[in-house]
Amino acid sequence: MQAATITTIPTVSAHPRTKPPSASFLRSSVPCRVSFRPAPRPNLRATAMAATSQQLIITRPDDWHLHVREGEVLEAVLPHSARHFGRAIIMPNLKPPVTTTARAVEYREEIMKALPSGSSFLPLMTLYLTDNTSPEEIKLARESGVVFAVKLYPAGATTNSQDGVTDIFGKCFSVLEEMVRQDMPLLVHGEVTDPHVDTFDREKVFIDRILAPLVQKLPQLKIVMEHITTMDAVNFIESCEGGHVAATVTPQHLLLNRNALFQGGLQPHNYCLPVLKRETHRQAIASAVTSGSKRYFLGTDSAPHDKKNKERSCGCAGIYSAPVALSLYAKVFEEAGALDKLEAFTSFNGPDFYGLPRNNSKIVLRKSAWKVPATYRYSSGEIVPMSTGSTLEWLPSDQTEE
Ligand SMILES: NC(=O)N[C@@H](CC(=O)O)C(=O)O
Repeated sequence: MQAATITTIPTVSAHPRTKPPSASFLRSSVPCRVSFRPAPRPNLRATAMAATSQQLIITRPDDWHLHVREGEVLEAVLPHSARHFGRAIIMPNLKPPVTTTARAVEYREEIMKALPSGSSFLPLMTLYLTDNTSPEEIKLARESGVVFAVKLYPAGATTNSQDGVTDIFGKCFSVLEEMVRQDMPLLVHGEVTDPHVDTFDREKVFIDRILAPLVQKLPQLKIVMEHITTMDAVNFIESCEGGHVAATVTPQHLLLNRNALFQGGLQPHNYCLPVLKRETHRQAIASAVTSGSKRYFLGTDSAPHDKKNKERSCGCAGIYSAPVALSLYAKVFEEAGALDKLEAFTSFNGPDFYGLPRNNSKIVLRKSAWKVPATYRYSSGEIVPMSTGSTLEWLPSDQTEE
């Protein structure tokens, strides 16, 4: 059934940062629709708390930065992403990492097998760049038709990055040149690992030392700066001309600042890399993303770790956001008075940058409170999601509407 295109929306939040809907939204020139009619029962495994009749119908989103791991964790987390997203760029930082096309093809098969029956979710595979990756491997990756990008982890920057790159200009330049020829995007974990650089400055220093020179040397290389965390990153992305440089943004870097790491005690479930930054940076990222710029798109960096590995001494970095990400992104856009720009961020800018078609199906986000489970259990443990135990609005439904 076709939902009516509505030319006004009700007040959807009493949050002090809420602005009235923008004039362009009132002209309803964008395909994102808000409608008013009785909401059917949500089929997400969540507790519906209060149904209202407001809903958003948007083109099915993709996740342009996702960790799904392997084995039983893969089986536990994949359905959460497959329920909401059409496709996802799958991160290659396994143990051992996915460094070859042959391994990426195998890993893709494992993911396809773990999908719930009937799911049309598509994993878009990536290669893990090392000092030893060859230009030939990039050709193989392109020919495979299943590898869509190459991931740069500076060695030692984050989870399972010990095999990453030690000298991008010295050791990887011929590979990067081949990537330009193959139109293969480079996905960048943008942090230096120099122990003399303050943890909170690692992104800015990476931009100055690596990213800006890289863009100068290879202006035709498509680059996605992943999970940006600073206004320095926003300024850099805005400064790049030619449409070859873009950024993904996570829900945590849009909603949390570094206080969230210490509120009421150490909060390991808010620890990810790059680490959360101060409030001014969060605000800069939120304004950039909700401005409607095409340079930013959805990448959750949903990174599941077992609860016991997050809560031990020397707990690991990574926030599990797959089940809550869409609700949280909608909250960010709603609070900015920019719900009309949500769909481009979630569903258009990513495929347009990668040169892939946009999804055909739709997803419904209902303005309906739902309680995030405290943990998601699986056979040998449990995973604590972002916003654990809290109540969120904008309940996504996998029901599609045409
Ligand atoms: N984001 C994280 O803190 N962790 C990610 C790796 C990464 O993307 O940096 C992980 O794989 O756990």
